[in-house]
Amino acid sequence: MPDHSLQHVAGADVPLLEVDHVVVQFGGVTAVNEATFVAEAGTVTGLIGPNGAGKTTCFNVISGLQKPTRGKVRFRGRNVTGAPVHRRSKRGMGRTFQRLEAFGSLSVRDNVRVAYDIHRGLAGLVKPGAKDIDALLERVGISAYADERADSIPTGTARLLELARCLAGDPKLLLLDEPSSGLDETETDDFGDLLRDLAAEGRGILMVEHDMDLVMGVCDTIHVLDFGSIIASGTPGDIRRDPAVQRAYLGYSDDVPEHELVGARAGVGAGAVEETRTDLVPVGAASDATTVIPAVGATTPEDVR
Ligand SMILES: Nc1ncnc2c1ncn2[C@@H]1O[C@H](COP(=O)(O)OP(=O)(O)OP(=O)(O)O)[C@@H](O)[C@H]1O
Repeated sequence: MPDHSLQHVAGADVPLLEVDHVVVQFGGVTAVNEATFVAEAGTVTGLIGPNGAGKTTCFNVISGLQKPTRGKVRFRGRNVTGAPVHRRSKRGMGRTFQRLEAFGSLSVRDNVRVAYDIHRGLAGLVKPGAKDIDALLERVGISAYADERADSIPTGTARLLELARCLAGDPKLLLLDEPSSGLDETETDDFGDLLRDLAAEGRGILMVEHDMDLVMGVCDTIHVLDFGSIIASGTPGDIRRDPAVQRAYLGYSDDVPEHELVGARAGVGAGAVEETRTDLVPVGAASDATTVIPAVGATTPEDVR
């Protein structure tokens, strides 16, 4: 069994974010079950798992939208489990959502201006200059859309606008919920480079993401949730090789005969699994390179907001 105890980076006193034995129950459903993991400053951390595994619920607990049934969340060494969203935000936590939150009737530039105002300029103390806003648009790669209405831009661009709005708050921790959906391959590559740059500045990034190429390519550490529990934590290489992860994602494991597992979780024939042996493809997630394996009993839950 892998060790899921809280790990500290050498030299750092406390991790940027600690999720400590968090449990979330919705009536009879245990959405998160004793989840314990950390996200460190200066690194990109992935939180992955099949549909309904509890990723969004975890994000909601971390950002303050969902009170946990048990357990603690510590951010920059302080227990924030009971703190409201705005206090976590003031302390340096920023989040983007699966559902886009920009003001549709405003231009892309004005959306970023409003985000700056909310985060920094409400008291009139700090006003962002046009240069700051344009630099941010440039940084996330959406300058060409600066004067477009936010409701007229492509979905992938709108996700990058969400990221720009989040960065306007200069967060120490970025929580990104499926940030690459809607991006094409080149945009996804550029986005991965941007994540690495943001981490190199010392920010921590925790991302829920279904694009396994992106996750495996940019994450320093990956935590895998399945049925609410963390079943593996480690580097991309560790995660790829982990038999429990292979079982959760693919319905097979190298150390267990395929015929015992394939039908149990994935509900597909061994031939289809054979095509995906070397790649992790989340159940229910589309990929043009591999067979999509539907999860037995998978749900498409609404975010808790
Ligand atoms: N408000 C709620 N009431 C009851 N059950 C819920 C609620 N929110 C989530 N759940 C259940 O909790 C479990 C975890 O859901 P969650 O949305 O966190 O998973 P997820 O990993 O984010 O899934 P996806 O990848 O599909 O977004 C699911 O079984 C879901 O049906």
